[in-house]
Amino acid sequence: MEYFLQLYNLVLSTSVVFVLFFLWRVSFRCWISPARAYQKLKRNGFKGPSPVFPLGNIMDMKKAIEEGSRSVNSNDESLNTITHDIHSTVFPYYARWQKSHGKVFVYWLGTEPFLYIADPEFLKQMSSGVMGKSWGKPRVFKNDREPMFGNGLVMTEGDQWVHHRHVITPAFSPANLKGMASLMVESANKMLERWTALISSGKPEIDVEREIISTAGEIIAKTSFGIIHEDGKKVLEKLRTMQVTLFKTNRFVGVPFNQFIVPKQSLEAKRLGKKIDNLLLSIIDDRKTGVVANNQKDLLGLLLEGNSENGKAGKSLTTRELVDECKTFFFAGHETTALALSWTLLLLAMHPEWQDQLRDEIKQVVGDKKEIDATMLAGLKKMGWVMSEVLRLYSPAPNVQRQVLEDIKVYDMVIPKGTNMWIDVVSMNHDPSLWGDDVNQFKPERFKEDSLYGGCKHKMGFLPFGFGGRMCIGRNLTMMEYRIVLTLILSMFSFAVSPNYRHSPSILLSLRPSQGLPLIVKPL
Ligand code: HEM
Repeated sequence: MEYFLQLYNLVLSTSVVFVLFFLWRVSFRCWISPARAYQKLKRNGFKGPSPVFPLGNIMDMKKAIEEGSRSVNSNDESLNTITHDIHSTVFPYYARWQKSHGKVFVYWLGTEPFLYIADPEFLKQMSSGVMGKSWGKPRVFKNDREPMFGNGLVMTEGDQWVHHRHVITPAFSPANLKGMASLMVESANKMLERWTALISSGKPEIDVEREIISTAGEIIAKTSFGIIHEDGKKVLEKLRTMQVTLFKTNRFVGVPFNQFIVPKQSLEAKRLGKKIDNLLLSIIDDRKTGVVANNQKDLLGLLLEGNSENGKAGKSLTTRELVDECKTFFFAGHETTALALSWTLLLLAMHPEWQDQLRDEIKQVVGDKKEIDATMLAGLKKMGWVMSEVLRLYSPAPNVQRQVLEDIKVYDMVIPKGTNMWIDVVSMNHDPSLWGDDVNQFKPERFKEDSLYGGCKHKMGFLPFGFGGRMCIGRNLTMMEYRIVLTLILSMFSFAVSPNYRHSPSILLSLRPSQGLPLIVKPL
């Protein structure tokens, strides 16, 4: 009897210790740690909207979005007018907070402090001297997007990031990319054949965003891990489903235990993540064991080749790391490129004179050739200006996110270690003090004299691919895909804005036309 009593007391006291420890962890994470960070930022002179713990400013953000969409719905006319002045539509809360707190302030996603930056000089002062490996990535996004990116290049930090970047960079060399041009031509032609069939069947209105997203998904899956493989197709389908599932769960990013707020979607994303991992593992295993010859010049093939050459020199990636990189290429690479192309088609539909100019340039540089030689693409200068102007007005990556891993001094303030940074690319791209009064007009010629910065008054004011050592690794792949797909489209079709188009750019990780992008397409 005494034995059972002792056992009972032991179980009881262990449970009490466990519960107390759990409560301490919860209150530390939800209140003590954020309150300390809040005081530290305040002491250093950073102001911003007042947070309500543990939600931070999330409810203010939701309210601003709801008010924005109510005013759009009550004024349906605004959907019919196409204005490029989009900052206050896509980021209504930042536009509002900028009015009271300026271009640098602190706001809170749940219990995570974010330093908002839309001032390129502040960014320059803050980032000069910080090496690529010294930047972190916000922990909240790492957790939330784990099924998408795993520990791939977008999310790695420190020495691990150096290692991955070092191993992956050669795969994106111009010589390797050239070998992928034919894969891009093949997928783009398939899409254009579909368009021709639709038009012949009396349906000239085409939702080009949907079409291009699916083509770009196919291209990135081919160029990353070879969709030709049957498993490749399954991976592509599941990756797409996961993206949709995940973005339903992202509504309470930063709030502790947010996975329990939307448990169904969180579990579904995890389940899909596991399935994708297994499919990619089998693709990699088949190539490693020779079941499928590793002679495909896709990114995975190049990394495996590098692995067998450099394995002993410690320059290889493990199978697990290869899986994460394949997923990363897909998620970082397909929607961004597709949206750059989709917004381009909208802007060209609004500016037929630029369609003509680009067609003339294509005739001169590429001629009437059916096969596109990648070496010619650099000659498409005007197309390069158009791309930069589209990335300025409708940047598919609307922000750059980093985390400060050590205290950083800027002017007389200290940004404490652990602070997340949210660099508002859309705001800087639409700032008249950086671009002039014509900031919201489509003027590709601004990149004629200054091909890198388009005359922006500050070198850190135009960051379509990020900055410093962590700049986008896929930018040359994107530029090649953009030029190939646009060349093929412009060589076959002209297009105009459909009367059914509703202009409603919004953010779903990327900046996208939330009601699709129907254009009226005509064969030339
Ligand atoms: C229009 C197309 C694209 C845009 C606008 C874009 C934009 C960006 C931006 C803003 C960053 C963050 C950079 C920073 O933190 O400073 C980034 C990083 C990255 N991008 Fe892209 N990207 C595009 C296409 C691609 C493609 C096609 C791929 C791969 C196939 C890719 C792979 C990556 C990777 C792996 C990183 C992380 C790099 C690192 O942290 O070292 N991106 N991209």
